[in-house]
Amino acid sequence: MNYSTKQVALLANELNLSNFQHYPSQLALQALLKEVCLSPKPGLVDMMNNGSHRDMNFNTFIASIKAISQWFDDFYLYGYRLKPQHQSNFLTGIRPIGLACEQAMYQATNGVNTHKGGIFAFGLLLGVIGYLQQQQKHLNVEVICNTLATFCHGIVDNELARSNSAQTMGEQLFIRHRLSGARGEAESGYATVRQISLPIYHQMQLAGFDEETSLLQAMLHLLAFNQDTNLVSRGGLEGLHFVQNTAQKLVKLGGITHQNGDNHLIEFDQQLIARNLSPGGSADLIAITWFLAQYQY
Ligand SMILES: CC(C)(COP(=O)(O)OP(=O)(O)OC[C@H]1O[C@@H](n2cnc3c(N)ncnc32)[C@H](O)[C@@H]1O)[C@@H](O)C(=O)NCCC(=O)NCCS
Ligand SMILES: Nc1ncnc2c1ncn2[C@@H]1O[C@H](COP(=O)(O)OP(=O)(O)OP(=O)(O)O)[C@@H](O)[C@H]1O
Repeated sequence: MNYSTKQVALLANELNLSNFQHYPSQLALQALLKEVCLSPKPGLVDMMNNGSHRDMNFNTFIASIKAISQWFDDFYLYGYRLKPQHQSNFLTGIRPIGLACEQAMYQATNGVNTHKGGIFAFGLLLGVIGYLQQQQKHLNVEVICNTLATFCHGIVDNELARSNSAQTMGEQLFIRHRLSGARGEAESGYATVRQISLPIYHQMQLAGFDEETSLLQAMLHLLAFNQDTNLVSRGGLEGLHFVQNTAQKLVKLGGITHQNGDNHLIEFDQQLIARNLSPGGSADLIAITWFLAQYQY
C-alpha cells in the first residue's frame, strides 16, 4: 500500500490549500487527493498503477485536481448567493460553472476525462453547503444530503427519462438499462454513500483502523453495491455484475480486515485490468464518503 497521509499533505501543500477562501473547498480538494492516492483501488488510477486506463496516470490526476479546484470557491459562492426564493433554479444556475470547470479539466489533461463525475458531485455539494451556510443552518450529513436531494429533484426525469439526447454514455445507459448514474446518486442525496460506505467508514474508524484502511473497506462495499455506469459502459451489465459479485465475496471474507485482505485487493485490481473495467463512479463516491465524514453524522 503506497497511499500515505504524508503524501496527501505534501500534495495539498503544493496545491496551496490556503488559496481557498472557503473551508469546504479545502475539504473537497483533499477528498480528491485522498481518492487518487488511495491504493490499491481495483481498476482505477492510484499510486500503484494506472488501473485499466491507458490515457491517464497519477500525474494527470494531480494536474486535473490543480485545474478544477480553482472553481471550488465559485461553486460555494454560487450557493451562498442563491436566494431561498430561487432554490428551484439551483441546477440551471450552477450548470455553466460546472461546464467551465469541465473545460478546465480537459485543458489540463489534454482532453482526458479524469473528473467529470467528481466535478458534478463536488460542484453540487459545495453549492449546497454555500447555500446552507448563508442561511446559517447547522451543517450535518443529513441536512447537506437532504438539501442536495431537494435541489436535484427531477434531474433524472428531466435529463434522462423525458428528454434524452443519447449523447453521453450516461444518457445512453439510461435508455438501454434504466441506470441513472451520477444524476441518480445526486437526486437520492447520495443514498449509496449514506447507507453503505459512510457507515462502514465510521465503523472502521471506531474499531481503531486508520483512515486508509477504513477507506479501502468502504471502497470494497461500494464496489459490491454501487450501480456504476462506468463499469457498464466498458463491460456491459456482465462487467458490473462481475465486479459486484467479486466484491461481495471479498466483503464476506472480511474485506481488508482479512489476513490476506491487501493481496485480495491487488488480485481484484489485476482481474479488472485484464477485463478493462474501471469503477469510476465508485471512485467519485469514495471521495464523497471522506468529504461527508468531515461533517457531523
Ligand atoms: C451529469 C454529468 C456527470 C453527465 O455525465 P453522463 O451523462 O456521462 O453520466 P454518467 O451517469 O455516466 O456519469 C458520468 C460520471 O459520473 C460518475 N458515475 C457513474 N456512475 C455513478 C454512480 N452510480 N454514482 C456516482 N457517480 C457515478 C462516473 O465518474 C462517470 O464517469 C455531468 O457531466 C453534467 O451534466 N455536466 C454538466 C454540468 C452540470 O450540470 N453541472 C452541475 C453541477 S457542477
Ligand atoms: N482514480 C480514478 N481512476 C479512474 N477514474 C476515476 C478515478 N477517480 C474518478 N474517476 C472517474 O471516472 C471517470 C472516468 O472514467 P472512464 O475513463 O472510464 O470514462 P470515459 O472517459 O467516459 O470512458 P473511456 O475511457 O472508456 O472512453 C471520471 O468521470 C472520473 O470522475
